[in-house]
Amino acid sequence: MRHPDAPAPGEPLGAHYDQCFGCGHQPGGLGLIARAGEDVSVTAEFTVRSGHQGAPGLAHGGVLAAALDETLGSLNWLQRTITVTGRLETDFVRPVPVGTELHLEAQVTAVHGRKVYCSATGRIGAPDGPVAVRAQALFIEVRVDHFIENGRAEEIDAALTDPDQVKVARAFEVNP
Ligand SMILES: CCCCCCCCCC(=O)SCCNC(=O)CCNC(=O)[C@H](O)C(C)(C)COP(=O)(O)OP(=O)(O)OC[C@H]1O[C@@H](n2cnc3c(N)ncnc32)[C@H](O)[C@@H]1OP(=O)(O)O
Repeated sequence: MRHPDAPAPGEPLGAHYDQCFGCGHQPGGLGLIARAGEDVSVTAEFTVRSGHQGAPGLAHGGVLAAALDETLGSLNWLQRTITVTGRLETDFVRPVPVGTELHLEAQVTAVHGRKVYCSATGRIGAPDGPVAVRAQALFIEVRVDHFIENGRAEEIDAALTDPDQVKVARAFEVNP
């Protein structure tokens, strides 16, 4: 269900973590930019760069799966809960050349307890371009402790003392 404090449709979601491969500011990352959509949905874009290749001039499938995963993970902002990927099933429909702007959209399809079922699509060149990738996923709700208990101490300590990161964590923890 869409949280009453969810960002308005069209609002950029920003990075949930500056060092995230998907949405952060990593030199080799995706640099994916996501926006809130209607109901519990998001849209996102990323441009396939030469560092994302698997075959000459084509995106690596794992990179495309990462883009789908990140877009699906962005649905957290709409629900104001923290969920992590439990299962991600991907269909690769068309090869994606380097230089392509991939347009993604994702939505929650059902929620059952801690389980959030969702799906995503990535299209070439435009929001209504040819479908290149699709995913069906199951995300599982966790507490912020999931990261504190499992992450490497050096990054966890840095995140806990970063006011921007603490703000993000608080936004997700307040979930009446
Ligand atoms: C601040 C915002 C952060 C946003 C992050 C978004 C980033 C992009 C998304 C990611 O890439 S997250 C990183 C990749 N994912 C992980 O690292 C998760 C690793 N896995 C785990 O930590 C645990 O397996 C997990 C937390 C997912 C589940 O463990 P739990 O012990 O909490 O739950 P449990 O095993 O009891 O399962 C709860 C329910 O989910 C079901 N389930 C769990 N994993 C499943 C699976 N893989 N397939 C199907 N069902 C699954 C399980 O059967 C059960 O169903 P029932 O409630 O009906 O019994």
